[in-house]
Amino acid sequence: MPTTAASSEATRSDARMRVTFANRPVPESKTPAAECSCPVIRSNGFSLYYGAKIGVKDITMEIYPCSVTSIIGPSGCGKSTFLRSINRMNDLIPHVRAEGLLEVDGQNVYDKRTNLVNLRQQVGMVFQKPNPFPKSIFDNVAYGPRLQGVKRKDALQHVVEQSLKAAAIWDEVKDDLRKSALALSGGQQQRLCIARALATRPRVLLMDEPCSALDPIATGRIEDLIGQLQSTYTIVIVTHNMQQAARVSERAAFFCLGELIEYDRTEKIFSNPEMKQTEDYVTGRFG
Ligand SMILES: Nc1ncnc2c1ncn2[C@@H]1O[C@H](COP(=O)(O)OP(=O)(O)OP(=O)(O)O)[C@@H](O)[C@H]1O
Repeated sequence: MPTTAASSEATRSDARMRVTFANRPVPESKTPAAECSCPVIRSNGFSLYYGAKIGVKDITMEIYPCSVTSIIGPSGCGKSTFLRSINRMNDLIPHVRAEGLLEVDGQNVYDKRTNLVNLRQQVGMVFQKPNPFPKSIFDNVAYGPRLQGVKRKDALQHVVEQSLKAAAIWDEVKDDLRKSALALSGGQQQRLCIARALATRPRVLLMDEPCSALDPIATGRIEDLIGQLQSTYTIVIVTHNMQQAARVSERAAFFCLGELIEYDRTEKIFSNPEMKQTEDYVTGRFG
């Protein structure tokens, strides 16, 4: 049934009621003029196939520095596939094939010469379930810098402290750095995993439903942390939680059936989307 202007407006009002925005000012760098600066991530006609099956199809979008971009959409629409394409985590799956262009800082991620270790240090990732190594807190965070060749004890100590501070967990663990990371709570483990990702000084931080295994208090701490990190890092977050997308991201991309349907300011996506599919999703009519 076609949507009338009145019903469409009513639906939009519903959307406004369902998703409230954090009352935080839009930083200077998020103004449209600033968005003319070079994107950190640029995808142009990018597709990824699992054998004959499409993961994502013909994705064209640009993600700007020092911002949070959320990827939303129904289950199986390709959110994780696109996120994991950015640092080639999908390479671990047999018969994966990429087409089109996907660049990070002007470098073609799928170029044959791409060094995957360097790429993953530049593009860090945090997963749904916290996955610390069965090592001490210190060794978890020092892992990446050691791989990068940092050997001096004072240098390692410095980077571990800075990373734990940046991940807002230093005060809780500073007297216990030799304790096993597995002894931390789930929320602390997730912040430790963020510290581990930050320790290699990445440009981009990918987060795949980073709060889905956490309680509301731990979730709030991760969301606060995302707010603090966005002034330094380019963050892309996959979330099923639309309130969360509204709270943490300036821009939101709505995916459906492997395609990018709409990409805009988060506020616009939730309050006045261009596409009916987006509107149906954000108002809870499907998905
Ligand atoms: N390893 C795989 N092998 C084959 N097909 C896969 C694989 N991983 C994902 N797919 C398919 O690719 C499509 C996109 O999946 P993806 O996991 O990216 O979706 P999603 O939006 O992240 O889903 P969810 O919200 O449920 O996590 C789906 O059709 C899925 O079945």
